[in-house]
Amino acid sequence: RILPAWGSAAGPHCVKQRCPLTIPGGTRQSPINIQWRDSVYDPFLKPLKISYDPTTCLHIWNNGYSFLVEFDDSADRSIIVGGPLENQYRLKQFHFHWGAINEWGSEHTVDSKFYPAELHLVHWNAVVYPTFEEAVMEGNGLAVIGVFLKLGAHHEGLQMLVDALPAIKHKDAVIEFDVFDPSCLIPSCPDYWTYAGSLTTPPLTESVTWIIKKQPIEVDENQLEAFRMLLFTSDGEEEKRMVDNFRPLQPLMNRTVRSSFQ
Ligand SMILES: NS(=O)(=O)c1cc(F)ccc1F
Ligand SMILES: [Zn+2]
Repeated sequence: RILPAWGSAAGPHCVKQRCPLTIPGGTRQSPINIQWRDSVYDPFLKPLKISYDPTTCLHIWNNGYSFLVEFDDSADRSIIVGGPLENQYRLKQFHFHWGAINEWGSEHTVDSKFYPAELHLVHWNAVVYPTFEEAVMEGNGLAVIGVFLKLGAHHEGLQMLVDALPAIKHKDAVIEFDVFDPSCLIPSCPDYWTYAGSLTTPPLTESVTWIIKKQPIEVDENQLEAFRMLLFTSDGEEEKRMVDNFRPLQPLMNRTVRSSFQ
């Protein structure tokens, strides 16, 4: 399976390799700052319905940019529907973005405030498109749920992922991950913002309906530190800690962010 190359977001490694900071003619790039008072309440937005089957979990791996947990998306077993979406979308993977310190790390900001990390649950429109790779190229191809992580209490569900991280320290390391229900990482509050955007790493395609949860989840310092122990680099290469793997904010252009709440 060829996944769209993550490439790299702007970061220290950009010195060595070309990194597209913006794509020419991009009108709906991500991430963006969500200015709470400029978001528009849309009473027609439905509640988001999330039904994940924990046994569709396959493996957890370090792809040299983040760590991701991938799911069996060969059938409609882990799906989301409702919210701003016209079709149901299949869960393919989830991953995180984080900073070297707690002052920054998220990709989206709320009223220009960064969170220390952000979770992305990536889904694709298998009703309309035959493969994920094709959906990545289409305006309504993907739906990504964004969840902010803030420093606070220990997160039991996250700890299962954290315990697996030492085994995937290096780029391309992978371990089997049998059963995991990612809904334990999604806050109970139903409120979200939604807007039309893009992937935040290459190919940066403008194919994502973003659904950003208003309420963050709490994780503790040790759990954030565990993310920062991962490496961008492969075994045997000079070690580069995996931190600051977030893309810079992009212009809002002619977009409105809608809210599901007043
Ligand atoms: N950070 S992201 O959720 O926009 C994203 C998801 C993918 F599946 C591939 C590339 C991406 F950048
Ligand atoms: Zn992401």
